[in-house]
Amino acid sequence: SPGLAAMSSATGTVTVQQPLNYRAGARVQPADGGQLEEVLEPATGRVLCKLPCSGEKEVDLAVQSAKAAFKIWSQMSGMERCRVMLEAARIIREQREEIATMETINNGKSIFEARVDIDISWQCLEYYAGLAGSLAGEHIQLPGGSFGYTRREPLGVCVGIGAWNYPFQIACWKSGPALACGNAMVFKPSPFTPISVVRLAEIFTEAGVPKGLFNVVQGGAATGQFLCQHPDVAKISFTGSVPTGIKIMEMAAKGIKPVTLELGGKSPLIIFSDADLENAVKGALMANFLTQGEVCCNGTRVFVERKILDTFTKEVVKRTQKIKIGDPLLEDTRMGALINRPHLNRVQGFIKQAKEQGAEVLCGGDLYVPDDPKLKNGYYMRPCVLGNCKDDMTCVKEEIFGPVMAILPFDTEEEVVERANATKFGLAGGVFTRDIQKAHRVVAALKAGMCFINNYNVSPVELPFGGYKFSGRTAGQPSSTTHS
Ligand SMILES: NC(=O)c1ccc[n+]([C@@H]2O[C@H](COP(=O)([O-])OP(=O)(O)OC[C@H]3O[C@@H](n4cnc5c(N)ncnc54)[C@H](O)[C@@H]3O)[C@@H](O)[C@H]2O)c1
Ligand SMILES: C[N+](C)(C)CCCC=O
Repeated sequence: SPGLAAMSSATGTVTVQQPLNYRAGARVQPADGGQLEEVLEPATGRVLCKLPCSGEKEVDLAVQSAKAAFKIWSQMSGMERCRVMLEAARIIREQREEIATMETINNGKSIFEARVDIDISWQCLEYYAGLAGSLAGEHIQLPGGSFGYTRREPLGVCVGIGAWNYPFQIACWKSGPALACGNAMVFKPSPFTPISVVRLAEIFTEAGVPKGLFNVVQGGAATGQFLCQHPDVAKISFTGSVPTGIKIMEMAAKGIKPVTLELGGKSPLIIFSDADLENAVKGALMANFLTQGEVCCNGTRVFVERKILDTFTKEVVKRTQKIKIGDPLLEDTRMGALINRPHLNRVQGFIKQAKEQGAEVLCGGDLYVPDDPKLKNGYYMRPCVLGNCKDDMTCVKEEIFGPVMAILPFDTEEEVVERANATKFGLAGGVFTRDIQKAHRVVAALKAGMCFINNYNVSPVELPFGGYKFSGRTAGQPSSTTHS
């Protein structure tokens, strides 16, 4: 598409012309609304386009479009759905570079990472396509030769609401399982990152889903509320912050709608003194600085056994200072720009408060101004490591959602497990040790949805992804652990 071709350009050159709503198999301008949001390129601070936010009428048109397509899609066999979804996965794979470029331009993360995001996206569609053909009910034998049976029935129109840190991937994580089970979807991305998900909608149409099966409405809180409150919506799947998650759950409760919440975190990463130090340092960087630290499951409370505190800290600081910051479309960039100025200011505010509360900035935390003149108005900062942290400091208790690691010493296993769990969140956790029994014992004791042993942020699509407590676990969902 012409929009996509324009996206294959360099940082600082793109503008988006095409409509970003998608309904009944085509890009459309919203039927109502009208409030305009500026969509930015974080790397330069340029305006990519002005986004019209959808009102109640447009939301209703999208839901009606999904309802009509649901009638066709829900009658198809699982194998038929599987074929279409595999074709969508194939097209994403084929267009990986263009989609990753689009994601980098709109989100600010490095192209190196965006490519991985797109790979996880097509893998997600492939995985759920594979399940579609084997979804089956049960046959139950009753007395006297009678029998009963259960059917797996799709819910209908599902709503997906996404955050801005993994725009394309979140849309695939939500649409993959929904479509495989025979549902239709209306998706609303974050108004900060509205661009790539429309490409996903086009790809679904190209792959052969009925027109209207996957629709996109654009806007912020008001548009999201219209969606959640719509009487024809059967389920809501939300990724975002805890405060918004609470509002979504309240709206879902009023409509007796099932809801899935993927919320924030402040996850512990525990480094025992017997860990492979080189691997543990690498793990701590992976756990804190991907996507400029704007990752829900990051291990931002790094508990280090006191015996190795100095050696570990020195090495982490040295490696953090070497992270290459800059134009996210350059091959060797490893940290791009944060999503926008208010968020960058918020992250800096946490660092200022950390210092006031007694933490020590061991490196970074200041604004970064790249030499390239076109990047001067981008939202860059140097990744930060905080020492001298205490459990009751704000920087240790609250999700910062930026490149800020807090280091906390500990002495015993019992103590660190208790401190790791002393949080309102429970999204993820990690352990680095050479003692395999200790590793499994500790991750079993962590109240967290996903645990990592001797690695971090490795989340293959085959494993469940979700949290405990305020991180928003879906009822009945098992926890997962990856190990290397
Ligand atoms: N657990 C996960 O899988 C996961 C993944 C990514 C991000 N997150 C979390 O997301 C947060 C950052 O994302 P964010 O700043 O976009 O979150 P946010 O809660 O501000 O917004 C998320 C989405 O909700 C919409 N929204 C806002 N108010 C709404 C309302 N009242 N009704 C309906 N929709 C509404 C927004 O427009 C956006 O699309 C962090 O807390 C992060 O941890 C979690
Ligand atoms: C596990 N990943 C791939 C890092 C994605 C996490 C999404 C949360 O913000």
